Amino acid sequence: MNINNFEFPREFLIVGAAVKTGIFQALHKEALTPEQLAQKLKADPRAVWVVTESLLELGYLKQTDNVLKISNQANSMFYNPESPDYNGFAFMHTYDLFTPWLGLPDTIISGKPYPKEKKQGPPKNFIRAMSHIAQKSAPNVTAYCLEGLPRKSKILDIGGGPLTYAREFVKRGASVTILDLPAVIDMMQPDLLPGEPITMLKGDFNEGLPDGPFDLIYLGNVCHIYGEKENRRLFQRSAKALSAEGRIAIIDMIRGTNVHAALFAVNMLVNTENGGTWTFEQYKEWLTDAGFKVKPYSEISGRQIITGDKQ
Ligand SMILES: C[S@@+](CC[C@H](N)C(=O)[O-])C[C@H]1O[C@@H](n2cnc3c(N)ncnc32)[C@H](O)[C@@H]1O
Repeated sequence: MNINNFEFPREFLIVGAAVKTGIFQALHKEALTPEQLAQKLKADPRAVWVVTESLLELGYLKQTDNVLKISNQANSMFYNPESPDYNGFAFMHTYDLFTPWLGLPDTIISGKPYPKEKKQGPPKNFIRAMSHIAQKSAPNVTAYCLEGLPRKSKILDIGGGPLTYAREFVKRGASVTILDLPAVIDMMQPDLLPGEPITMLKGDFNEGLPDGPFDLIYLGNVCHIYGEKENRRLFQRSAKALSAEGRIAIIDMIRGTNVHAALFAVNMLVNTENGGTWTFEQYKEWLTDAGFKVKPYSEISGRQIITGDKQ
């Protein structure tokens, strides 16, 4: 993106505010005049008029005789899971992250993340966004991780609450135990279908892991949430919970290999105590110290994967 394009952040913030205040939801259900819309939302008529005028210009709404409707573009983005433009909750998750990012100047001075209690947005947006984002890469990533392991592998998916990877492992004959934080398990457990070979456990991996032995421990985008101490401990506990021929697989952005990994570390800086992105050499050292034989990392469907075998 051209950093001199000042329209872009304005569009992003206008669309986010329209989702948040229910403008799209109301106009998705029925066509309304700006005045009716303001009434329905119990919002200020002038503000609604100004914002809907800009949404019209941007193509998110359409208007016939003073009556507003959601456009095909906005419908595809927010309400049509079959559309390639559908973004699930990823857009709103990024919108929710704006507040901590605006605290970056304070974080640079203090070294502290944005205060948790001031954060915006329900974890629902985050978890649904993760679930949606993973859909494209999950088939190839899970096939890669399972290469050479027994067909009926037992897998521990740490931080796997969004369920996408677990379901792909199951399609390949595995049974999966998911360990995730209690709020996430409470939210996602009702999504489990009867008979799916997936067990969901509430817990904190910093406190311990379920008893194995597992054939594969899968760490999908969790290592960036914590620092060296926690990751080393997690790899050591993983080594203990794996069978003698077991494997660990880490999906994460590898620092030093692309610009996204460097920018994502800033996201972790404003959102976590000691999270960040780590180099391949750091992962290799931490994994080797925990007893794994580490392979060169691979890029599968846009994801970077590091694997280590116990033998
Ligand atoms: C960035 S999401 C990744 C989700 C999924 N594995 C993926 O790759 O799409 C991180 C997940 O780890 C979980 N998580 C974070 N800290 C955790 C902890 N200490 N113990 C267990 N789960 C944790 C979060 O609740 C969330 O589901």
